[in-house]
Amino acid sequence: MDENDWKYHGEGNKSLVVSHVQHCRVLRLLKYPAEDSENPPQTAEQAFRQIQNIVDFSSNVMSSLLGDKVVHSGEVVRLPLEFVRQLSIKIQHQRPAWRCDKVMDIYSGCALCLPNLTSPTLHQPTPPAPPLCIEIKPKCGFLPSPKHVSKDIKTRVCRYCMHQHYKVANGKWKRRSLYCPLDLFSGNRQRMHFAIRHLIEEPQNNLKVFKGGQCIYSSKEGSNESPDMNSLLHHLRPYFLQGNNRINGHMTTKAVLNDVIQVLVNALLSAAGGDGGQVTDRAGEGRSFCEASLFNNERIRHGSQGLPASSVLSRILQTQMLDTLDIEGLYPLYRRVEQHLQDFPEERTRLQIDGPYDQNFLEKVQKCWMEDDGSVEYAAAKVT
Ligand SMILES: O=P(O)(O)O[C@@H]1[C@@H](OP(=O)(O)O)[C@H](OP(=O)(O)O)[C@H](O)[C@H](OP(=O)(O)O)[C@H]1OP(=O)(O)O
Ligand SMILES: Nc1ncnc2c1ncn2[C@@H]1O[C@H](COP(=O)(O)OP(=O)(O)OP(=O)(O)O)[C@@H](O)[C@H]1O
Repeated sequence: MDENDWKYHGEGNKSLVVSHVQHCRVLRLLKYPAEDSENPPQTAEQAFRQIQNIVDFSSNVMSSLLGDKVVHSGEVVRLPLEFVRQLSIKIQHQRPAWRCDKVMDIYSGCALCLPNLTSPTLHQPTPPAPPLCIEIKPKCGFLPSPKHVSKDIKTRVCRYCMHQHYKVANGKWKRRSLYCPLDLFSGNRQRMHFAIRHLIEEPQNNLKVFKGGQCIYSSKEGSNESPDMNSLLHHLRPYFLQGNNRINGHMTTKAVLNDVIQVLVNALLSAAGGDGGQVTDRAGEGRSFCEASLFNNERIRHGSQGLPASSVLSRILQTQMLDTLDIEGLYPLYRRVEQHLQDFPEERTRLQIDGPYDQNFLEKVQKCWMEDDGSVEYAAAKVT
C-alpha cells in the first residue's frame, strides 16, 4: 500500500479519517492521547477487537434500529505498519491544531474501512455535476425525563442550547449558534427550516458540506471568521436552477438558500425504509420544545405534526430515546454495575460489558423501556 494514494479527510474526538484519491473508500483509524504516543494504550489485538466491536454494534444494533439502507458498517482491515507510519507523517500538517492533543494510532495496523459517503459511486457514465454531500450532527432531539434530573432548567432548555453558552464562554466557538435540535426533530416544516438555516449560518461542528468529496464549507474552531456562506451558495446555485424562484433567469442568493433547506427538510422527512404512517409526537409529553429556541413559540401551536414514523429523523429520535435518563439517572446505574463487577469480576462476560454486540445484545437494548427492577442486568443494559 502506498500512502500517496490516501489523503487527509477529517477527524473527530475518537478517530481520524483518510480517503482514497481514486476509489470511493475511507479508512477510519483510532486516535490516542498524545502523551500515550510512546506507549500505545492497547495491544494490536485489543485494537482489532475494539474496531470489530464497532462493526458488530453498527451491523447488529444500529442497522436494526435505523434501517439497513442507511447504515454502513464497513469492515476491519489490517494495514502494513510502515504504510500507517508514513501516512501519519504525511497528513500531520493538515490536521487542525486543536485536534493535535491526540495522535493517530500507528501501532496496531488496524482500521475500519468504509465507503466514502462524501463521494458516492454514481451509476452514471458521466455524472452531470460532482455529487453534493451534507453532513449533519444533529445532537439530542428531546428533553430528559423530569424523573431523573435535579435541576428544573434541564426539563425546559435542551443540552445543546445550554452547551452553547458554555462553549462560547470558554472560547471553543466565537458565536452562539441559534440552531436547536428540538426544532430540527419537530417534524414541523417551518421549525425545521429555521433550524437548518441556523445550522448553515453557524455550522460549528454540526454541519459540513462536501462537493465531489472535498469539504467546501465548515467552521474552524476558535476562529473569529464565519465560514463564507456566499461562496457556499455560489457552489450550490448550479444544482438549483430549475426552481421558480428566479428573477430574470437568475436565482437570488436567498432563493438558493431556501431551495437547499427545502431539499434537506424533504430528505430528513423521507422514508428510511420499513413501516410508515404513524407519527412520533413528543408534544404530549411536553418534551418537544426548548425554551432557548428563538423560533416563535406562537407559531408552534398552529401545527406541530410530529415526525412520520418511517422517516430518517424519526428513526434517529427513537434510537436516541432509548436513553432518556440523563447523566443524573445513568450515573447511579453505572455505579451499580461497577460495584457488582468489583464483587464478581467474572460477570463481565455474561453482562456483555465488552461485547460481543450480537442479536442477544440488541434484545437487551430493546428491553430498555422496562422500569428499573433494581437488577444489575437492567443497569448493564442501560450503561453499555
Ligand atoms: O457531550 P457532547 O454533547 O458535547 O458531545 C461530545 C462531542 O461534542 P460536541 O458537543 O458535539 O461538539 C464531541 O465531539 P467533538 O470532539 O467536539 O467533535 C465527541 O463526539 C464526544 O464523544 P466522545 O467523547 O468522542 O465519545 C461527545 O461526547 P458524548 O456526550 O457523546 O460522550
Ligand atoms: N464513511 C465516511 N465517508 C466519508 N467521510 C467520513 C466517513 N466517516 C467519517 N467521515 C468524516 O470524518 C469525520 C470524523 O469521523 P467521525 O465523526 O466518525 O469521528 P469520531 O472521532 O468518531 O467523532 P466524535 O468526535 O463524534 O467522537 C466526520 O465528521 C466525517 O466528515
